[in-house]
Amino acid sequence: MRHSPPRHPRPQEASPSERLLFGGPLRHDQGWNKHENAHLELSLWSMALRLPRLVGATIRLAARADRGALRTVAAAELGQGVSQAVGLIAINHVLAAVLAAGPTGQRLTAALPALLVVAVTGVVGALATSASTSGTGRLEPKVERVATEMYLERVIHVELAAIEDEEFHRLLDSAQYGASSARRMIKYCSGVVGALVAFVAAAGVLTVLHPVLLPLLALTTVPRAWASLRIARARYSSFHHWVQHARAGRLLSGLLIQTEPAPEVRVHGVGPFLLRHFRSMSESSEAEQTRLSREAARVRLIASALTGTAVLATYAALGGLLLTGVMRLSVAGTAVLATRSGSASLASLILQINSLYEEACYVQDLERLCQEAAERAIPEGGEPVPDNPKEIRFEDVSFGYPGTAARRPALDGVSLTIPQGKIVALVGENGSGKSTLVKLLAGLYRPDSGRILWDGQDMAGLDRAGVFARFAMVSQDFHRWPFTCRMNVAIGRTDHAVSQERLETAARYAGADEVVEQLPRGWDTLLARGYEGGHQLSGGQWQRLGIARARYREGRILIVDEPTSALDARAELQVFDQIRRLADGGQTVLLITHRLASVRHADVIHVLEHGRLRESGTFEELMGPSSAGVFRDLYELQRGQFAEDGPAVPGSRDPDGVPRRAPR
Ligand SMILES: Nc1ncnc2c1ncn2[C@@H]1O[C@H](COP(=O)(O)OP(=O)(O)OP(=O)(O)O)[C@@H](O)[C@H]1O
Repeated sequence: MRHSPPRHPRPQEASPSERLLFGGPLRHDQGWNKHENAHLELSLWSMALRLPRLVGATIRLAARADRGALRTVAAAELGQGVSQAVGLIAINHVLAAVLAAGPTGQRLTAALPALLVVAVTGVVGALATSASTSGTGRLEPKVERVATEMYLERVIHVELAAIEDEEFHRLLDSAQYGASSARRMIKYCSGVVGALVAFVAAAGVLTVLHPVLLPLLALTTVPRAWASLRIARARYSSFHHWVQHARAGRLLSGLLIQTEPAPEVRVHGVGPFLLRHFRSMSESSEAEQTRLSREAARVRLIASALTGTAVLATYAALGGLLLTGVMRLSVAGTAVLATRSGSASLASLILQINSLYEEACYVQDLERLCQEAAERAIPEGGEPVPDNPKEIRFEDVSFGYPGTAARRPALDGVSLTIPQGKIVALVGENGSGKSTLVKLLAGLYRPDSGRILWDGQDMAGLDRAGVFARFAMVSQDFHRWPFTCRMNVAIGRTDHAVSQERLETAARYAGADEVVEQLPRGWDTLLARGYEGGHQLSGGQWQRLGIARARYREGRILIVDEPTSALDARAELQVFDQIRRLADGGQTVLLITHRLASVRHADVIHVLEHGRLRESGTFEELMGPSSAGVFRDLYELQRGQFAEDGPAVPGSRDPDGVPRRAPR
């Protein structure tokens, strides 16, 4: 594969890397714009309206995280601002005393008390600064943790369909950023308090000196405020536009260092290829960064020119007041000081508010995510779930995955029964809808139409947590947790303390006891490569642990999706034997497998094709001449792979109904 990416793709187009690896541009803003016209929310007015609420939310978050630290920070910031204000007023007195008429010694003596106040406010200010630094340091990480927990708590309860939804993921991306923004908001909030008090003090002094000075001071900061806001809005907008692209870039760099793709990265030479595309994707982001910083530089230059003009106007006004004798020289000195101090604190205030505003945009995303997660949460409560239902019935159930339903539903008008304490096999070709059916059965998705009835009760009204509790599941893609061997099995039931006895039983059941024996630290072996003492298992060994996990859970209904695909022949026999015994013990087993010989002992076999139920019956019934022949054809095809006379030709039979075989 030699697709060398261009060096400087235009930022608004899909780069060749995006097109080749991801099928199109990863930079859409329609998604998040759909959420309440997010661009409009960026207007100064709407943000000004929202800012107090978001600041309030952050302060509540901080109070939840550490009330004591919050009090310390608030008191320290207030102390710092007040000491600055008092200091400024004291300096005014010092200047007035020093510039007054009379002998120098007398003037200095008169200035002494005010000088003392300046010194004391300096010390108080320094102490308050250090208290604020230590309090903020204590508070910030806690706020981030509480904010992170807040969204994680909600996300773990959303429907599976939400987790698979691309829009929800995009929101999740920016909301994750929101947790660290909440942390930074604490710093900016405390900065705003300090700067605000200092500004009020300077403004008060200026107003007393001459009323025209305050509007002039405000004029000097308007261009800076405009520039900061404009830059922040551009940055936030760009962040959303590029958020998926950034995730994809991280994905590429992650693939180069993870253990799973490592063999292919080397043998297939994927490494240099991915690295090239990583570079190309990064260059696209860098181009966007360059564009943003150029725009920021331009806006700042305009702002500086306007500020300079406003400062000139202020000093010209001061000069005018002096020349016309409206203001005395000593007062003009204080005015210069107060203007400088006021303009500095106003600049700092604007900077802090601007940073607050920028971070608040992400905290707002965090709030939006929490709201969306609450709307898409698995409903709580409902009718109690039958403990051991006599039968579960699918009644004309159809379901299509979001975004694909228009093309063809994954399940189309399926009606079938799962009787209690029986082995029910689901068979059919790849993509026929078997896994989808069990996910609907377990309550992971909800039917688009039709009903799933538990002893006649519609599952839609049942308590979903109760439904989940009835199932144990070992799916095709069961998760390989990067924890110890013990936890990989015991994670099947986390609401109880780990029981060693139950672990041993589950391991024996799945043939995982042999796996555990061979591990260097037995049950305590860490099953994660790349960590100290980490160990890797073979596919079949993992599968045994997966089956042991489902057994450890002891759900009333066991779903096993391709349980033996990675097992050797002996282990496969053992697992099917155990599954049979489970059903003898009253547990309902739902078995999905492509090994058709192993469904011989199932009580009922349902055959799916393109999302539709084609036939149902026992093995003998489905193999008999009166069946539709879908299962029989599949079975003969598979058996023929081992037979001497070659595989059966699907759909082709001789006049006696015996499948014809392809010549070897
Ligand atoms: N999460 C998903 N999002 C969108 N489409 C999906 C999703 N999972 C499955 N599908 C689609 O639904 C259809 C049925 O898939 P399903 O996994 O149920 O088939 P299956 O019979 O279990 O296949 P296999 O034997 O290969 O495991 C397929 O066309 C598949 O592409």
